[in-house]
Amino acid sequence: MIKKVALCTLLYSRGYLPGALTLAYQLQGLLSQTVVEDEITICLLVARTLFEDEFTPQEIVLIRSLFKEIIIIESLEGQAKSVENNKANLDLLKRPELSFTLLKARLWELVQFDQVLFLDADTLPLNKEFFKILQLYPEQTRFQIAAVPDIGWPDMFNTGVLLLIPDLEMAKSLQDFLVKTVSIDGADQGIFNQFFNPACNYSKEILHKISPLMEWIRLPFIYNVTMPNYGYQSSPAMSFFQQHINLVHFIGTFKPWSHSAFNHDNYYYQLWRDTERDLHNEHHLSNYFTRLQLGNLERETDFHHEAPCINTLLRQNSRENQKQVSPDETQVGPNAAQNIPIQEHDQKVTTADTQSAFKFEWENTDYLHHVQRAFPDSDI
Ligand SMILES: O=c1ccn([C@@H]2O[C@H](COP(=O)(O)OP(=O)(O)O[C@H]3O[C@H](CO)[C@@H](O)[C@H](O)[C@H]3O)[C@@H](O)[C@H]2O)c(=O)[nH]1
Ligand SMILES: [Mn+2]
Repeated sequence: MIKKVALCTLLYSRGYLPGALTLAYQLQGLLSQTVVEDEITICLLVARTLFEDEFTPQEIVLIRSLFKEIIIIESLEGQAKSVENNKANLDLLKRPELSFTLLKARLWELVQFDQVLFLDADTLPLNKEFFKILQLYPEQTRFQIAAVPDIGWPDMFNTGVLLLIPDLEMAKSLQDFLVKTVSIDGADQGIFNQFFNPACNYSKEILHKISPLMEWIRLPFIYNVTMPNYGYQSSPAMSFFQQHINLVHFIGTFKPWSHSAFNHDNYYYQLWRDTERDLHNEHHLSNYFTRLQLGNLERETDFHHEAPCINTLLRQNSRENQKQVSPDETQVGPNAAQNIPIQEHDQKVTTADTQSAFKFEWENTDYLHHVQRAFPDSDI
């Protein structure tokens, strides 16, 4: 039977946009080289406030060209309380920005798909063998989550690569659970382990009310090789298994797109940057986007001589113009069961002012015209 599979990532802050775009670009490329039995949809789960208030129309056009479905998500019920309860543990991790990863609990609401493969925005699948992950557990049930052991505590799983079966009852149980429970790490990884993984679950009677069948299916490490991990990378296992690694995951504060990552001359960081460069080149966007460094506005200071025009463009294209952009979207929120497609509107929102902001080779041309040429398949 052909399954409907969503390949999903999550975005709730613009700083991770380079990751999400590069991931989607890489997935598109790998899918084009392989025959996958399942019907695959590359999806972006994006927080409503981020999508509606922060992205420029240009960024939205780019997102739409790389993701087949944009699924706008609302905060979870009781989310503010969970974030507050989890604050102390998240402080231990020194990653306050991760509190909203709890939004991954919305993945179980995607019942229009038979299966969801979730990938963090900081992951990079490396080859078409990666898609074998979809065939590993054909009998997976809604009570099971498939994931790779976490290198920091291998009796727990890492939540950067997750295979799950969407189900509204499970979504509700998980969301109720996370409001009532303090997460081990203050974020999704802790709480998902507490929910699915018997090793973390000292109150089994609570979970057994949901189902005694709750289970973590342990996936091979080659589907989520986390780095940096110098201990492991320098180990003989790394060279032994290197040819078989199907996905790398850049955990921690320094991402391949962040400034300081430039100091990591690790092969995989370089590979990520090469992939991002290919994305820009293939879409004829390098002049504009390498300077903009999508989602990473602080880097504009690096391009002092050209940044001001980008700044102007961004300012001019910000809030009011974005209101005119209404992309294909499926809502996931309190009414997840009735997914409401929102009507598409004309997205030609450039104004005389915004055009004049371009100082590159496109000086006298219409930006969206370029983007349309760059993405002939996109239906802008
Ligand atoms: O400001 C942010 C931070 C995170 N994300 C999204 O959430 C994911 C998780 O954050 P990330 O920085 O990738 O976390 P990791 O460094 O990978 O940390 C670990 O711990 C996190 C919290 O439990 C888990 O979500 C991760 O899967 C796990 O690998 C990202 O990839 C993005 O998809 C955002 O959109 N904006
Ligand atoms: Mn991650």
